[in-house]
Amino acid sequence: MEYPGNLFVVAAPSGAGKSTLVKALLELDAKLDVSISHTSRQPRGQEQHGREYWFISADEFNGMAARGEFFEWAQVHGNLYGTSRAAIEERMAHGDDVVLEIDFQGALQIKKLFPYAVLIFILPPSWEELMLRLNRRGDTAPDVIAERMSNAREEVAQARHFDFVVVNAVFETALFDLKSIVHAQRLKYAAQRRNRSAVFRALDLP
Ligand SMILES: Nc1nc2c(ncn2[C@@H]2O[C@H](COP(=O)(O)OP(=O)(O)O)[C@@H](O)[C@H]2O)c(=O)[nH]1
Ligand SMILES: Nc1ncnc2c1ncn2[C@@H]1O[C@H](COP(=O)(O)OP(=O)(O)O)[C@@H](O)[C@H]1O
Repeated sequence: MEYPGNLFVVAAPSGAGKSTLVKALLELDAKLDVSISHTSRQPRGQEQHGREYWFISADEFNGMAARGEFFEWAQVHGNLYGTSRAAIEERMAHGDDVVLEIDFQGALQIKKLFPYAVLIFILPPSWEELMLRLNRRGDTAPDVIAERMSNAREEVAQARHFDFVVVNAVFETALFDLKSIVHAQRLKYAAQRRNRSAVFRALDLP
């Protein structure tokens, strides 16, 4: 499938800082929009239905999956998560750039459907720091943290299938790296189309 916009996929082990980085990236980049996934997990902390996720029951989720309403879906840490066609199809058809914050299984499914998607893996600087961040976030129970830390080993091993790896040690540096990847992809895409006005738009030139 091919749409005129760019598609960025960001994955990371839980607690690496993916949501915080993507939120900061969106604030800096008016041309980028994040996809809101559906999940069967319960809302956490300050999360709101329709803002962080569409929170639905496992039955509703399975119904949507059976009707083919997802581009991709996966079971992660015991819950179901998926990117609905409705969430991104219209925006991509308009040529807008979209970022998906999903796990590695979903990222690999998206790459099969959209080979031009740019896959970015966020790494924590160390296992110790990952554990500290999960604890510091303060909204995740100890048994859930333990499960996420044990799944993190398998997830990090998948980084080799991604186009880019960003280490989130110093936040501002990681954010700059992400911005650079988005910027470079826009220039590459514009150059491929040999489209002068697209190159100027990517450079933010008048
Ligand atoms: N495949 C897939 N994974 C998703 C989707 N939405 C979120 N995830 C992933 O599910 C995992 C758990 O997310 P979440 O429950 O928000 O916990 P967090 O990673 O600790 O913030 C993360 O790896 C997310 O990237 C989706 O639509 N599809
Ligand atoms: N570079 C960083 N240095 C220190 N703390 C960070 C950094 N990046 C993110 N954090 C913090 O780590 C915690 C986990 O970040 P979050 O974005 O929720 O992770 P994820 O979405 O990958 O599960 C949050 O409390 C966040 O503020």
